[in-house]
Amino acid sequence: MLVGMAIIEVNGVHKAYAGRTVVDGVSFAVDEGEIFGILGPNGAGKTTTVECVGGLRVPDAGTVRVAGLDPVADHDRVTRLLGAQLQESELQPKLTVAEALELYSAFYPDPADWRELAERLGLHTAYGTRFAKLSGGQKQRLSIALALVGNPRVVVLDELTTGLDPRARRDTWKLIEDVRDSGVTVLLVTHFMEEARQLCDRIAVIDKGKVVALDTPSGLIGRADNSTVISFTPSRPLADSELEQLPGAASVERKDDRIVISGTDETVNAVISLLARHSITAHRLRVSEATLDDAYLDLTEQAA
Ligand SMILES: Nc1ncnc2c1ncn2[C@@H]1O[C@H](COP(=O)(O)OP(=O)(O)OP(=O)(O)O)[C@@H](O)[C@H]1O
Repeated sequence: MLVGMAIIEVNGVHKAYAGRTVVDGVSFAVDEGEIFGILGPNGAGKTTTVECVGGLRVPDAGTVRVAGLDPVADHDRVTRLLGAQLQESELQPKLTVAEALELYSAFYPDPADWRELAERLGLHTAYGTRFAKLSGGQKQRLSIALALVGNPRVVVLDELTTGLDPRARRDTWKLIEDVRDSGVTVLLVTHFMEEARQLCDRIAVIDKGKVVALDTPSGLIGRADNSTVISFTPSRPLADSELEQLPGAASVERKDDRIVISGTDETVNAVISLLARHSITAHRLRVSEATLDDAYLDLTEQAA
């Protein structure tokens, strides 16, 4: 293992509420400069995990380090280098956008220029608007701005684009990529498969308090049992039995005159040589990759 690369280290973290375990031995390490995603079903323990990273919760067991510091014992120092998105309820309804940005930037020794940040986030037209009067998208963007205003080295974003329309979601993704490109490490909790695929360098899939997979988006897709789908219409009949024996073939289905095989890359090659051996032509041959959705369902089902 490369020492000194990880800016966030979570090691064997456990957390129970009223005797019920919600985080059950979670470990992962986030490298400096990456966008690291935490993906999982409702109630999987994602928020609790990132709250332990931010020092908002104390693990019952295990350790958390952010830039080598303990978020609980070194709370002040961690707060200065870690920006976290606020929950909506944490802002005063009467505070205006400009007041909130100015107030929060005053908490930090070396804050970002909040006007520049607000402009990048499209908030400059709402400086005088009170928090309570902001639209859902504006509130979301303000919470991102407040997470970034202290010039953090690490930013924790939980359900970043929930409630945003598709356009605002894409704009936010672009912003997060810019943030990462400026050298900030991003820890991102998300429900959206597309968001995870687009943004994350690596993803930890958490289910029932445990990490069930940790990989790049394409690594997760490739790991699913039936990551490749091959379909074609054969020029002459082919027996299912022959197809089912192919290496990696997980299932063979017929849809009218088409054959649909789920398998792996190896299955694709085997199908092609089988067809060649029998001098069968494949009409409209299609090979498609499973999606992150498929991989995710596969992984969380395996865990269950
Ligand atoms: N303060 C608390 N007291 C008691 N139970 C809690 C508390 N906070 C969270 N829980 C419970 O712990 C479990 C894990 O919650 P957590 O918010 O960490 O999951 P999550 O993966 O972020 O879920 P979601 O995607 O729904 O936000 C849930 O069943 C939740 O109801």
